[in-house]
Amino acid sequence: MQQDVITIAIDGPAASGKGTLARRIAQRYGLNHLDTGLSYRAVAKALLDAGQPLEDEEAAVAAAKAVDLSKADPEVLSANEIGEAASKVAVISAVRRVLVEKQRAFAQTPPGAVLDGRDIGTVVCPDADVKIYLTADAKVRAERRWREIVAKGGNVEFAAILADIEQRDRRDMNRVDSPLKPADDAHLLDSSKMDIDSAFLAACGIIDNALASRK
Ligand SMILES: Nc1ncnc2c1ncn2[C@@H]1O[C@H](COP(=O)(O)OP(=O)(O)O)[C@@H](O)[C@H]1O
Ligand SMILES: Nc1ccn([C@@H]2O[C@H](COP(=O)(O)OP(=O)(O)O)[C@@H](O)[C@H]2O)c(=O)n1
Repeated sequence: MQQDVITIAIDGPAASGKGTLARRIAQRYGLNHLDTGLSYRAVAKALLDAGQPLEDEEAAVAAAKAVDLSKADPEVLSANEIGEAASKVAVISAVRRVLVEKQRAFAQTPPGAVLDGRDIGTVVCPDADVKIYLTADAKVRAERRWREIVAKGGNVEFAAILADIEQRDRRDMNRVDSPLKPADDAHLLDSSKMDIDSAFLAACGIIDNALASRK
């Protein structure tokens, strides 16, 4: 990694709090932030809007090439069905190649970035200065996501959210290309029993230590 650019990788399963943590870390350390899940969501939404099957590689690659990272709108892309569809287009290697290239270019822009996703520490930025694998018990994650949806006026069963999250985790962990797993040098952080502030403090401890020993 370039010495003048700092890269912090945050990976983990669905609704583990990656985005929340990454945004706060970016603010604290004066870095850019990229939610890489949004790029897979944008590809999935383009196919859904066009009525194309999620397995259509040619259409998915064209949609990936058209993704503008700076224009992916979290409000539009946050729907649960889009997350589910995103994990289906995310198994297509040709789509991943296009998006990973854009994500790497973003990471290399000074002063550096916090990227959150599934393969940041393993594939996108294997030389990241700090890697955190953020996880939490599936029921805890489902409850957080369920509360988020209900708070926005959504009406959905907790059991359906838990089933979606478990199915998506299985798909993400078992795909051939860039499966979700902790990088060998990732710091594991389990936030099952931590509120947002405690998880943030724990992450800052990990980052401060790692940056202090950075040559
Ligand atoms: N440590 C935590 N304790 C309680 N709620 C959390 C915690 N971290 C995140 N959340 C909440 O959980 C939900 C999912 O977090 P988010 O950052 O969107 O996760 P991800 O990016 O991994 O999908 C959000 O509503 C967020 O406010
Ligand atoms: N770096 C990434 C980010 C997301 N994804 C895929 O995109 C889907 C949506 O990611 P997301 O981060 O927006 O999902 P949440 O954890 O926010 O629910 C994931 O389930 C993965 O299949 C990926 O394959 N690689």
